[in-house]
Amino acid sequence: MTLAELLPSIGCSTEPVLEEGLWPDGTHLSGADLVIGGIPATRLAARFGTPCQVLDEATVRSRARAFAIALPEAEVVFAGKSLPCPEVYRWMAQEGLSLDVSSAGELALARTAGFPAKRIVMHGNVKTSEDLKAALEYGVSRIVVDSFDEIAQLGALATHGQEVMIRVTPGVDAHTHAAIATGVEDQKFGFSLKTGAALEAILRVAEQPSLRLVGLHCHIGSQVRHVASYEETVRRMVDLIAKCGVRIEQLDLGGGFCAPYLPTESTFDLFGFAQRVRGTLNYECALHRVPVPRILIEPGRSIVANAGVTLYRVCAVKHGENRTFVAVDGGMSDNPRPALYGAKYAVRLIGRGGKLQPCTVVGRHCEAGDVLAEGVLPADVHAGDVLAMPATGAYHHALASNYNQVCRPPIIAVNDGVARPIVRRETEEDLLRRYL
Ligand SMILES: Cc1ncc(COP(=O)(O)O)c(C=O)c1O
Ligand SMILES: N[C@@H](CCCC[NH3+])C(=O)O
Repeated sequence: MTLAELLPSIGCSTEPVLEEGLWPDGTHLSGADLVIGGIPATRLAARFGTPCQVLDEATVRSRARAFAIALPEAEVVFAGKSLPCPEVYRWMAQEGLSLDVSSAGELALARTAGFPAKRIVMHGNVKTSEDLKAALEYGVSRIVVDSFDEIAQLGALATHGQEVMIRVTPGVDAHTHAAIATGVEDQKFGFSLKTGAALEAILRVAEQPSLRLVGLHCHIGSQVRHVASYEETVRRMVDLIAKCGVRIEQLDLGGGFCAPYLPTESTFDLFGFAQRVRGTLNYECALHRVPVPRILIEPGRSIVANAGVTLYRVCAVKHGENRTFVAVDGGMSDNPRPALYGAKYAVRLIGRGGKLQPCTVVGRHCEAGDVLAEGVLPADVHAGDVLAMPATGAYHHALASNYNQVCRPPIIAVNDGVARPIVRRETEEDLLRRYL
């Protein structure tokens, strides 16, 4: 296969143009440099070091706003796990979004951000008593219960009228990676519709005088591409609402809206989603003669993924039997997604051009599976070059580890020509602090 044939097949362009949809809004080329948030990426790498995650504030805000505009009748709840960071939570609060947290730790970040408790939802298939106590103490508005054990435990801990939702497993296949498909039967999340556990949970909550059932919740998975999966979910959830005979004020459809990682992938059809889900909900509620509940949605990835770009420095280049390996100063400790889900990323060299050749970008960790991307880079790529990888705003900082005792990168917010760290680079002192 010639290079010209190979490039389109791996989603790469031979043209010196930016791949559409992958980069933060307004990102453009200036010569061989990439300008993000009004600042050349080579300058960001020189000033803040590498690896470094750049986050474009305007892109985050505009994606958050797009949800509010598409679904003005809904409560839009940012999935805090996708980018746990007090400053990002503040942006969400300013944009009028609510926030979901799934642990006392995420709640602590929300408290630091001053996020209003009445706009916080807590969920998670395991909430320890510490998680529940922290939620009650801060007064989070709704807790999404996920097991019979939790209903009993929360019932005993809560004192008066704690609002709860019940997490339902609707049995919908969202056609996503198995590790992030959470709507199908026979798994750890939620109460199954099929087995009758969901109906039983509604009765159990009603038996707890300290709890008040306000809604049903579901989340069919992440990186979901098809609106039809949500429509089917709505049908099943409204059927449950009709069967349970209890007034359900809120219906939380979760998050999961896909984001593009490769030039061949498209963005989620948000306005199509709004129209079709609204239509299905109204139709099904009329059919079953139940009041239309208020919709909640919980986008995470679709708000932050394409606002993030990771900058790496090339440390070594090796020519294998069939491949050229370009080894960088990060890897699976800042991006475990390729190893976890076979996730694919685009990559480009910034600061200079050159004749392109296929390369395998690998990390610095002690695993052969620490591969970040298959891409095309100038044939003379060498140590010291800077690479930029788009679509790294969601579940990167969140999933980062200290594997090989590598310090985690900072997050640098950029906005209109101004750059400022909102998460600082981890240091060896940070690492050593935990050891006794
Ligand atoms: C309950 C719940 N809500 C929302 C989300 C956010 O999902 P995404 O980032 O795919 O929008 C998740 C993660 O998949 C989740 O578990
Ligand atoms: N960690 C997953 C998403 C999980 C969504 C949370 N329920 C990813 O990076 O794709």
